Amino acid sequence: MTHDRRSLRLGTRASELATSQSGWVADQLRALGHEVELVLVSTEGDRSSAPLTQIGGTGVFVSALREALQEGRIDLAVHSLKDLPVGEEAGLVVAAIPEREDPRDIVISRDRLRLADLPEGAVIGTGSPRRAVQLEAAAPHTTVVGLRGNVGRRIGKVTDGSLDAIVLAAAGLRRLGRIAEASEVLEPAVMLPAPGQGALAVECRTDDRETTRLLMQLDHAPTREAVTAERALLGALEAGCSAPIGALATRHGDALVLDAVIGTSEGLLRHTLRGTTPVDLGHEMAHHFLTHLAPQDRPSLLKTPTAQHPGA
Ligand SMILES: NCc1[nH]cc(CCC(=O)O)c1CC(=O)O
Repeated sequence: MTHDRRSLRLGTRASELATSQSGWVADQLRALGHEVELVLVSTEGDRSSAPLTQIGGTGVFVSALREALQEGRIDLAVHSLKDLPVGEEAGLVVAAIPEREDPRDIVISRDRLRLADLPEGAVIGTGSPRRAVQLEAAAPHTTVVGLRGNVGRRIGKVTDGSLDAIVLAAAGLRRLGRIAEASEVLEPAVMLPAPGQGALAVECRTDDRETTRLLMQLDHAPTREAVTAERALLGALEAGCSAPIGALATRHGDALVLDAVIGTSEGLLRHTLRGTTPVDLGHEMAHHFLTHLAPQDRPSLLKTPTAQHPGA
């Protein structure tokens, strides 16, 4: 056990969602007896309002925090796991994946209408190709348009009447204390979440053994197992940031069950697999998709140097 009381510098983006996540991790560490100081780090994703698919995917939220870690300006960083590119980052380790929040997506709509009750031609905003393709299948009578910005701004588009509905992660809304504004929870049968949705990743320098050891106390094994399977699928597909892929792993007794969906030019391809080893399960799912995808759908999955991240 650590006996000295270091003050840990926790790097966070300034957004309300980021500070709520970072604040939660800071509280967990304080409960273990450590001093924690929040250090604000600004990222390209926060400064620009261009579509994420144009500025390099959700990884833009991550790179500035990683730089601050590598330069020793902070000791740990908290990321939304779904925004973290698949693959190892030199010199850094995800020392903790705490227990996952609700992984599902929710709808916020005018008059609290459910998706099925929205009128013909209703306009739903989302910047996520994954949400768009699943909405097309679940609510074919609606129209999906692009949308970005922080959670508050997105909700404002419904409140001010410029959109009929939006889709958001339940986890983010809960962390902001605004879950009561949801008009419908989308079950995984209707809308599979992004790989890793609802989970946090707490990262530190590999050579900082003390911080690594102390962060490991926040790790939640069942969450790590599930998100490992989901992200192995993404990694094996070398999914580009515009790849519309949803995945959710859940444990059923001895078996880990992976549900996944991919949007193709002919509609959704959805599959369920059971296994025991998370990485193998993700890879098997990738193999299934690759053997069932039409040739014209495969190029959209190819990784590009700047865009190797899942969309929201
Ligand atoms: N892409 C943005 C993003 N990244 C993480 C969350 C919150 C949910 C989570 O922690 O997985 C959100 C907002 C959203 O998708 O509604």
